[in-house]
Amino acid sequence: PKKEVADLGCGDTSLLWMLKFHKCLELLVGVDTNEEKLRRKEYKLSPLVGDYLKPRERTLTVTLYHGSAVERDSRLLGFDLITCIELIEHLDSEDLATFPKVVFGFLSPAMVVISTPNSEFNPLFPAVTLRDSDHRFEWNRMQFQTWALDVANLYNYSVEFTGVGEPPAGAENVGYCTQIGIFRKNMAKAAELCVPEQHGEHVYKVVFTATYPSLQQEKYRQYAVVNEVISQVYDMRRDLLERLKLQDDRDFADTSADAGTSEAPCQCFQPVLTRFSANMEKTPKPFCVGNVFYVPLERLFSLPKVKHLCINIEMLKTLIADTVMLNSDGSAVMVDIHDEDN
Ligand SMILES: C[S@@+](CC[C@H](N)C(=O)[O-])C[C@H]1O[C@@H](n2cnc3c(N)ncnc32)[C@H](O)[C@@H]1O
Ligand SMILES: [Mg+2]
Repeated sequence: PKKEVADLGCGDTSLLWMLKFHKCLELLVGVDTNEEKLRRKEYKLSPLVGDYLKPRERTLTVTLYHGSAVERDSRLLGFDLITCIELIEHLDSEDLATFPKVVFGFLSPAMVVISTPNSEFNPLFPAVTLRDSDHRFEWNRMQFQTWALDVANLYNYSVEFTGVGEPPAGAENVGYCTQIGIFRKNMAKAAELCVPEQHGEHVYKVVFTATYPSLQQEKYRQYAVVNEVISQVYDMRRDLLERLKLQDDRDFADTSADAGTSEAPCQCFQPVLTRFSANMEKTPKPFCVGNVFYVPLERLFSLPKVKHLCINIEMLKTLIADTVMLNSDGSAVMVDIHDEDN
């Protein structure tokens, strides 16, 4: 799975904001020459309450750099994906010549996505000049594809062309409003050419950085385990109490029908929790002694969510020991049978 993505010329960071919802990502980087633009919506990239309540599986770091796509910064080396959305047409000819050397030659990501206006679409707009006063050029499909194929050949990538913005009926021949090149590194050859990692070139300035909570961090893993254990224990206890109430009601009905023949209530209950898996059924069942309800750790560990968070029962015990009450040999969680508000 793709883990590290950098968006060059990220502007107000809306692409990064959308990408951060992808659970597989571990590092998201935005770079722009316009620092003010980077700062404008940085708050949207900070973790929210929900990110703490339901931490990600993998840690995600989001960093914004003030810098240029034609400067080399080793912190962006070897990413899985670099995107340049509506960037290249803002580069003057000198920067445009440097751009492939930096992005493909130096940073050398597994994949690059470049979008730029398709000038063939322009006659469909009311005013037929450049789309933005800062554009240095707008290419037709032939110009973009020629440039892209040259770059791909030079740096050992393959390239595929697509776009966004379908032309209206009758004008299909002009192609997409925005043309897109998707470059993929030829991995076999890249491995042969593999250069030792270059270090030390940190020319970009950090403008913003945030790390999202994740289950890889002990603290959040502990929260998640304790939450799951407590809610499961209370569910099991509720099931038991409901069964007891049913039993009571039945006993009461029996008693009134045929006074004196009902059995004495048992002291050790073995609730049948039908919604649990067969695996769980093999583990020791929750039980009650007096007013205390016990759930063996072995049973809790058989819950898929708990198993996913803990390597073994020892780890489960360590993570919950500070927060929940364990019996004397530490083999079961204990709660008061009637302590509803806890
Ligand atoms: C048309 S905007 C696109 C913004 C964003 N990618 C989007 O699609 O909404 C172009 C952006 O590229 C930035 N830019 C221009 N030259 C740059 C360079 N050499 N390096 C990095 N960013 C640059 C501009 O500041 C601007 O934010
Ligand atoms: Mg533009």
